[in-house]
Amino acid sequence: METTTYPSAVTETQAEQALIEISHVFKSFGDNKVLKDFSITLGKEENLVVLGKSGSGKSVLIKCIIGLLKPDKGTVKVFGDDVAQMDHQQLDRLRARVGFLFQSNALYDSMTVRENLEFSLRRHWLEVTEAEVEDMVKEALENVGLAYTAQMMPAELSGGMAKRIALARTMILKPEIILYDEPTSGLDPVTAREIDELIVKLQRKYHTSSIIISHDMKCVKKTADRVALLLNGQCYITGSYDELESAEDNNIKQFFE
Ligand SMILES: Nc1ncnc2c1ncn2[C@@H]1O[C@H](COP(=O)(O)OP(=O)(O)OP(=O)(O)O)[C@@H](O)[C@H]1O
Repeated sequence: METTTYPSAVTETQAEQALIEISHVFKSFGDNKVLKDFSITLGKEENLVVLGKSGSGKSVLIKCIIGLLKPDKGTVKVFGDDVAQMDHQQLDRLRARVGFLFQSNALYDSMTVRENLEFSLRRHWLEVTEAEVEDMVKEALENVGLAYTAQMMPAELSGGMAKRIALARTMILKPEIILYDEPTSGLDPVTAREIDELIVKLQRKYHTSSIIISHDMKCVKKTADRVALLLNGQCYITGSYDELESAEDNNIKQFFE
């Protein structure tokens, strides 16, 4: 199947400076062929949303990007390097440059908010001094408007607060790319819109690029420079939100109804 590409909000220069290049990736689990010749690129400072039905392979795709899964065929290049060829050290370095915001937030319950942020920092930045840690934790918490929560435990946070703290923990490493797995799922509509705003605000402030997996069309509309539709294991189409929203093709329409 040919991938149709609408002109998008992303400039040619951005596309040329691809930070992630996924080329002809195949991935199966036994007889379950999940990705079947999937290709896409992520440009510099681009927010790319991947839309797809439940079980279509969005998480598998994200795992291939951070080296948790290896494609059976095809390549995933991040910053120009093939992830499947990386050793443990290289993968560790990659994961400091590519932040991942888990759907579950994955905060450590037994640590305070501050300790959660410090842990992430010290794991990747071994040379960092106490004073630098202090400044970075402060900046990260201020970025998400939650400086006052430093001594709180994750159990004391609301769902929206926990999501912000998880985002602060991801951002503290100043990743060049952030992968968001359903960033607004389980949140009330008002909080979900606040998270959308925060994603866009932090992306502009730190010039990050993102791949966002989401079913929440308000989140998609707010955050996406470009939307890619994962269908039958392939990138069925890419385009801006408005282009896809006005498409007549039923495969696309079903996501916008
Ligand atoms: N480690 C694994 N072993 C076997 N099958 C797997 C594995 N990981 C994923 N799959 C299968 O791959 C398919 C795609 O799963 P994936 O989690 O990527 O879907 P998804 O698009 O992220 O769905 P959702 O929106 O529900 O999270 C599913 O059929 C799933 O069962």
